[in-house]
Amino acid sequence: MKLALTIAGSDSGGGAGIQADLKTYSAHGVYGMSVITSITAQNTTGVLGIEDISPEMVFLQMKAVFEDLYPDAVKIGMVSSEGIIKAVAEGLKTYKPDKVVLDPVMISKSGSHLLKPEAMEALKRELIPLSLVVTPNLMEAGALSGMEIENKEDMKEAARRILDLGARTVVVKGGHLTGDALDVFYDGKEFYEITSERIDTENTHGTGCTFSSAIAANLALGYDLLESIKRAKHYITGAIKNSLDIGHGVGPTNHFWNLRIGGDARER
Ligand SMILES: Nc1ncnc2c1ncn2[C@@H]1O[C@H](COP(=O)(O)OP(=O)(O)O)[C@@H](O)[C@H]1O
Ligand SMILES: Cc1ncc(COP(=O)(O)OP(=O)(O)O)c(N)n1
Repeated sequence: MKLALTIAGSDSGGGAGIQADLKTYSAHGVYGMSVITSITAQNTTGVLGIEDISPEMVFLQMKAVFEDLYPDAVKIGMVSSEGIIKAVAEGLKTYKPDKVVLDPVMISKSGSHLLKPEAMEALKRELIPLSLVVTPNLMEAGALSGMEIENKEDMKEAARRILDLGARTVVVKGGHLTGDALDVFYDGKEFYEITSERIDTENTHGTGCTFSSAIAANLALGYDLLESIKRAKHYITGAIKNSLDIGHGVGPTNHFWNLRIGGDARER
């Protein structure tokens, strides 16, 4: 059995954060574990409140996981404060996982700050250099690189600048552009354009979380990074195509779409 860890915030509505990550891990047949950094009271319409876990407790969760159930891959999502970021960095330096996917979560689709603006520099300084791959969306890539991104060439320039921050590799996600859903992967040598059709749906809550945890799941399964990104793209495309029209706002991705057991159950 392969093991994967998510270090992220809890979304009570189950669409993003820890809940999306653990569903993604299960859908890949990977044993999922969690280090919870914050609790959000959240649903498909937005974020009602946020309460951070203490940095000491974040580190203790990492200790509990790494000293007993060492993960094959790690995904990092919402880390809202400098204290939490430093605790996660300390955990990574102590336990040295080599497959770390960093989704630099900043603002939810509903507009809530999941990263305190004053913690941005700590995120760049402490976590980017410890990650195998960073997966910003357009807004996050713009904030990290200090430029506006409007097209594919801008995505590539932002990717170059994010590598200059110390990232080993980066995927700039084009989910918020128009046209095909194009993501750009840059490994410092070559650019790879990873594309799918754009799916016409309002229900895209948790897309970034699902994509980054699918990369981590595939890394845990032993695929190389490029193959893991391609497989994650396939997974997120199916999860959006079959996304769920539940709740009163932006519905979540669907993690049952390619599960044999889920398919069988629906057919019975
Ligand atoms: N409407 C869509 N159709 C197809 N793929 C999409 C769509 N929206 C987002 N994606 C894909 O989902 C993944 C997550 O991207 P994005 O939604 O930009 O992340 P975030 O949730 O961090 O803003 C990327 O692979 C992106 O290309
Ligand atoms: C607890 C928590 N973590 C991360 C996010 C952001 O997730 P994302 O996949 O980018 O989805 P949207 O918020 O953009 O729908 C979150 N909302 N909550």
